[in-house]
Amino acid sequence: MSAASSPSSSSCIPSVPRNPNFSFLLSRSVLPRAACSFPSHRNGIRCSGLHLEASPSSLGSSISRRGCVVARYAPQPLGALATSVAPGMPSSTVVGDDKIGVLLLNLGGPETLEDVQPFLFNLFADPDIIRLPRLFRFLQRPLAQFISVLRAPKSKEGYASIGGGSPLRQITDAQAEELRKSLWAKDVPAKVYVGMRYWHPFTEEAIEQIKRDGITKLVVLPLYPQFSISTSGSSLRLLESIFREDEYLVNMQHTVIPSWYQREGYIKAMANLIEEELKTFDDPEKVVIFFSAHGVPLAYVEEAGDPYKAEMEECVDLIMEELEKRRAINSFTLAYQSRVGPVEWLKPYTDETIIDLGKKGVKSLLAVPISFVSEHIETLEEIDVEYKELALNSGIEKWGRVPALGCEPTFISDLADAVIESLPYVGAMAVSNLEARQSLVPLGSVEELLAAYDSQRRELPPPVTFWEWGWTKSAETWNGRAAMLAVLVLLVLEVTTGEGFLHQWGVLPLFR
Ligand SMILES: C=CC1=C(C)c2cc3[nH]c(cc4nc(cc5[nH]c(cc1n2)c(C)c5CCC(=O)O)C(CCC(=O)O)=C4C)c(C)c3C=C
Ligand SMILES: [Fe+2]
Repeated sequence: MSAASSPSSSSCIPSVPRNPNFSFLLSRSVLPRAACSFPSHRNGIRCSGLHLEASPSSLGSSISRRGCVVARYAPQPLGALATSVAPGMPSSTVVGDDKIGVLLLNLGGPETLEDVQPFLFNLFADPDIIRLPRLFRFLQRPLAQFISVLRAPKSKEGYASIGGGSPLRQITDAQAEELRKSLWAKDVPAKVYVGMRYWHPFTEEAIEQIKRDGITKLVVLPLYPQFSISTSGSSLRLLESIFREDEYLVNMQHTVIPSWYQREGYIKAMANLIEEELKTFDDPEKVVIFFSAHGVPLAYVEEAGDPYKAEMEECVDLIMEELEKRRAINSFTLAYQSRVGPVEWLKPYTDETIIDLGKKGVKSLLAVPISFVSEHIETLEEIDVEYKELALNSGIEKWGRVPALGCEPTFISDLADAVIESLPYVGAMAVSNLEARQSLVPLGSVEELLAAYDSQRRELPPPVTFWEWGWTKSAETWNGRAAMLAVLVLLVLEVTTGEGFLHQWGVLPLFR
């Protein structure tokens, strides 16, 4: 069951009052980092090394095929709400009168072309997407308005080309229903809710439904296999702020499954889809498997400690190992797509890698979207249209694309298992003892984990810019930065004086 949509078509998420005392605790994302980072560029040569396959529900660390210790973690409770027990000691299993709920967290997408600008506003108003310097934080919403208005025409074109809106809500609702059925089939009578970060049904709407239904134990499951500050982190941070303000929720036990890319069922489901698609090629063994992940600005990983890149690389390794077991020994590569703005994002970039592979004489390429489990604009437009065209123009002769997981049965069943495995930990994982925390990576409350890697809330270069011009990358970067500074000054003047070009265009005031 997904949360009912709000009748309002308002352009921003319902505001959640914030307690300034919690600003530190609300900072940043939730996750443990891999204890070592992998080489950033994959050249398609199969890698070897130590590997200890992680059991899906294992706690603690394990050794990856590259011989690195990679953090493994158990589901986490949102800190403020958790009870303190000894590490690794689950509370009693969930029985009796408990009403179990599962909250699926996802990004959300505009359902019509009219939704595009307000959807973009919500996205850019998120401090986990654009982190402004402290001094300028009050400009977050005007800036979001400004960027969303400027970006909307380009985005609308994209959404128009895939049928006039994002399929994300429909697919996520279908996943929620299949997950519910799978849980019931496994004797766990749970209700499943959908809470989106930037569009309907908003997380706040899902929470209202959870309260109306009297849920007593909640499993929070972001639908992103790998953790990033900009996705699961942002959704969990919002959730934590909602929980803190609500008496009912403060007393509701819950746990969080922060990422699940290493789960056997997920890995097998991905391998199934790749295997199927390889069969459509004349010479399957000659196909280069091209994993394309959504990018994040490099600073998220290098400065804020986002575990996204390490998790992504580990995930690709696990999928390739599974394929190897099935005797598919293809070359593979991982690249990052969908960058926005002038700052550096995770490399290698998908477009540049496609061109390189073409130059190296690769003739068959199979694209695998890896960071998201539903079809969306970046699979249906960016991969299927733009990258396919680029590949064919770069000398690739045969192009294929693996579908997103959607409601693939192995995958859904594995999500249900993940939920069931997490139930004993509902409300049972807050550990304040540092030593204990180190033994089982990463026990501890959300705020402890947040503090562990992003306590200083470093300012990050904004990942988006308003426009780009110039002849070189560096010129574009500096033009972008200068433009941003200029616009910030203008915005400050506009907001303080109530006059200026945005008022003339009707962009401001924002809150009519
Ligand atoms: C794991 C997936 C994703 C990460 C990481 C991510 C980071 C990220 N995204 C933007 C900017 C935009 N994202 C947009 C759409 C969009 N993003 C994801 C996933 C991740 N984003 C999805 C699934 C979608 C599509 C939703 C849908 O409508 O189906 C958009 C809007 C589309 C566009 O105009 O291109 C923007 C903008 C940033 C800046 C960022 C990291 C900081
Ligand atoms: Fe995105």
